[in-house]
Amino acid sequence: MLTAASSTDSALGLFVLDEALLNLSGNRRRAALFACLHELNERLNGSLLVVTGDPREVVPKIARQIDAEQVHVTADFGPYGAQRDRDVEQHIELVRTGSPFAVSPGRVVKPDGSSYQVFTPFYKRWLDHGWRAPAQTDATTLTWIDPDTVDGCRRVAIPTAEKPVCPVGERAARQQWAEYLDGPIHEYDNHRDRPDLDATSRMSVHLKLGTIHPRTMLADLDALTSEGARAYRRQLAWRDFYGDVLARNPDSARHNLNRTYDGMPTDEKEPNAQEHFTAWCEGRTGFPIVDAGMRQLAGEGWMHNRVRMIVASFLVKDLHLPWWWGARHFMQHLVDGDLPANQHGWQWVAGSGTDAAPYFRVFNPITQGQRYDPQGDYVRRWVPELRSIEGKAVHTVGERSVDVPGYPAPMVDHAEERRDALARYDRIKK
Ligand SMILES: Cc1cc2nc3c(=O)[nH]c(=O)nc-3n(C[C@H](O)[C@H](O)[C@H](O)COP(=O)(O)OP(=O)(O)OC[C@H]3O[C@@H](n4cnc5c(N)ncnc54)[C@H](O)[C@@H]3O)c2cc1C
Repeated sequence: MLTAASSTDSALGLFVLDEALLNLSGNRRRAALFACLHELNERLNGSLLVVTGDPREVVPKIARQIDAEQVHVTADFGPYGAQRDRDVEQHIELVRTGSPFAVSPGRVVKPDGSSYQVFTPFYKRWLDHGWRAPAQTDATTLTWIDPDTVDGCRRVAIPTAEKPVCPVGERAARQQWAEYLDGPIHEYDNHRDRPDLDATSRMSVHLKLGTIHPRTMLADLDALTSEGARAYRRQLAWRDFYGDVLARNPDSARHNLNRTYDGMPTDEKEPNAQEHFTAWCEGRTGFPIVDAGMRQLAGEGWMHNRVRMIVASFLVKDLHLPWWWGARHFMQHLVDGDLPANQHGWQWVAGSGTDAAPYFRVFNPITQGQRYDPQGDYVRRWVPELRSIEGKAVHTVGERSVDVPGYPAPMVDHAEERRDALARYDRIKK
């Protein structure tokens, strides 16, 4: 907005509902987006023009309609968005300012100009690079053209979907962040891996929706010196890291970043593949922490990071199904579903991604549950069938062959599947 305001007084606020993206989003994320658009329109006094269609056609057409010389956008580094913007640019000058990241992809580079392949050196350089202060803008930064005065633009009403599963919008983002800064952040380093404590910020939803910028958050973190705040800043760097990796390797949204893994045998063609996948999706694997996570995803459209890793490992290394099956399911159901973080979160677990997370690190769902949900509270919250089992014994019902009415026996033998996973890994190593 500031860049636009430096060359013009008035602008048209335009949002294109693009089916290509909406179809991939799932009901939860769509509902959240629509709620944010309603809030934005209200803050602009009803001046947000919302249309449907292909942005490649719609944006230049509307720009011509109002004799606009430029279209201002935030740079999109995703495979689809980057190409879309290049196409739009064939017809009208497109001015990209900033990005959804603290430090835009391509800026954190080694002294020789090449990019980082692993997180820790990226993180050190990211800290040295630093970031600009957040932009100070509001609805009055520009004078908004009344969309009803624009001929032939086929304005549509902002859809009203189901109520979002969590509070969304700029106000909600600011309030949630302020409350988090007010206390929980200082324990982040100690509690961030504990799904039972629900001690993380859940800011991923707002970051995804663009209702808060990471630079706003980093500026607030600068004022804090606790270990918790430091650890939190590091997590924001993961977000930038994956944005950088995906921008440099657009194919890694759909394919293994490390193409050696293309040779990894999976069970996707086995007769029971679909049945296994459905049991995983529905939280009926017989492994309590996995089932709790998958049911949290179904219930809240969100899942704790530690549990995302556990359920992902289970799908890839216990059920031997392709990571992209799980990634697609996550993108359909997560309100914070975000291509770089999701695809590379999955590839991190699968071992085919950037980081030094080797394939042979196979998460044991029982010991992970005992360690990170030590009293079993998280499992009992999400798996009602197990509520009668007290304490951490809830994690070992399968191991101890405890018969719990309505709850399945473990669908696989973890020790056996671990050996199988390692044998498959040996085959691609050769
Ligand atoms: C298999 C898998 C899939 C994932 N899919 C997504 C996704 O679709 N969208 C998404 O935003 N995150 C994803 N993550 C990363 C992480 O799980 C979430 O960002 C985090 O759980 C969001 O909760 P929070 O806001 O409470 O996180 P907090 O712990 O409070 O962290 C603060 C912020 O740091 C960033 N962050 C933290 N951890 C990571 C990480 N490992 N990678 C990238 N950014 C991180 C997020 O923006 C997060 O909001 C995925 C991780 C895995 C293992």
